[in-house]
Amino acid sequence: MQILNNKTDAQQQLRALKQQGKRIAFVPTMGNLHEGHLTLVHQAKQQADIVVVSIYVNPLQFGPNEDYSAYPRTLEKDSQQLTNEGVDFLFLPTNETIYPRGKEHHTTVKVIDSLTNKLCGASRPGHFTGVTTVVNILFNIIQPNVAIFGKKDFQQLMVIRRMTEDLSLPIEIVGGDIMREKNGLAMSSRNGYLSSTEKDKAAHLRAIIIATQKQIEAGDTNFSGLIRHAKQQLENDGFKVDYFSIVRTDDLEPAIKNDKQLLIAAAAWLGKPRLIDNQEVFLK
Ligand SMILES: Nc1ncnc2c1ncn2[C@@H]1O[C@H](COP(=O)(O)OP(=O)(O)OP(=O)(O)O)[C@@H](O)[C@H]1O
Ligand SMILES: CC(C)(CO)[C@@H](O)C(=O)[O-]
Ligand code: BAL
Repeated sequence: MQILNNKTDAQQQLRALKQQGKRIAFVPTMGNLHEGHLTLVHQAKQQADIVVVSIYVNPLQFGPNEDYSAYPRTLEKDSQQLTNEGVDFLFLPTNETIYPRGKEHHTTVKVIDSLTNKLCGASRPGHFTGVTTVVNILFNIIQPNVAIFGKKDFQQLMVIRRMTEDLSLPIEIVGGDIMREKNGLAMSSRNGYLSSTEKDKAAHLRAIIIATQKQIEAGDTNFSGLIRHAKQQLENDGFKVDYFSIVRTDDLEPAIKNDKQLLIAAAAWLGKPRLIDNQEVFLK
């Protein structure tokens, strides 16, 4: 695996490969890699000749009271895992490479409010603009044919799809399934903030989402009642709920009776970390 530290090097090497007709798949990450990231890498390998992974903890997408400084940085271990997976290139930009004039003085890319102000966007103002800005910069440096994003961050995947469509970026966006621990907890770098007791409890988030899914599949359309019940259960389990929502998969608006393609999405703090998870529900 070759490490790419700077923009010019990355652009030159990858452009040359594209000119030879190679198809490039790109997996952007913030590092502290787990099986969730590695399945995205497997998907990338199936989609292309060359796989590029980036590790960059993007300051622009963190709020002032979030964990930018504490975010786990485990480059050596990550690099070893990616080498074992047969990744071709690891791009490791610095803040100066991404935001040469400083992040406060950088052009931003913002996807419409109706997609970015709700769910995670409501409690993390500016977060998605930070994500779309950095993803755009990374896309312009790497110029991949295809990029893979996890469905764990379902709203992020939708926002990136919309950006790609609205800006006519010639990049295919692929969603990767959520990888889970044995107890159902969605894998996440931030799970490392949990104690082992909290890890057991954290699995309740998934269990409550699944219970809600079963109710909906059984014909319950009292969505506000289901949401109230789920929030109550989470609070009883010691979570501090940010949101628990049942929305439509196409526009993330609250679901109403007769909607067929739904997403149950939730975010809740358990001790230090804010955990997110979701489940798509397709009705006949
Ligand atoms: N459990 C998972 N299954 C599938 N994809 C995942 C999973 N966790 C993260 N991803 C995806 O990996 C990519 C990089 O995510 P990131 O590096 O932020 O990892 P993370 O574990 O989600 O970290 P965080 O704790 O910050 O949420 C994103 O596209 C994200 O959706
Ligand atoms: C897509 C991403 C790498 C942009 O910083 C980040 O939001 C993430 O890890 O999901
Ligand atoms: N996985 C999304 C990155 C973030 O929480 O900032």
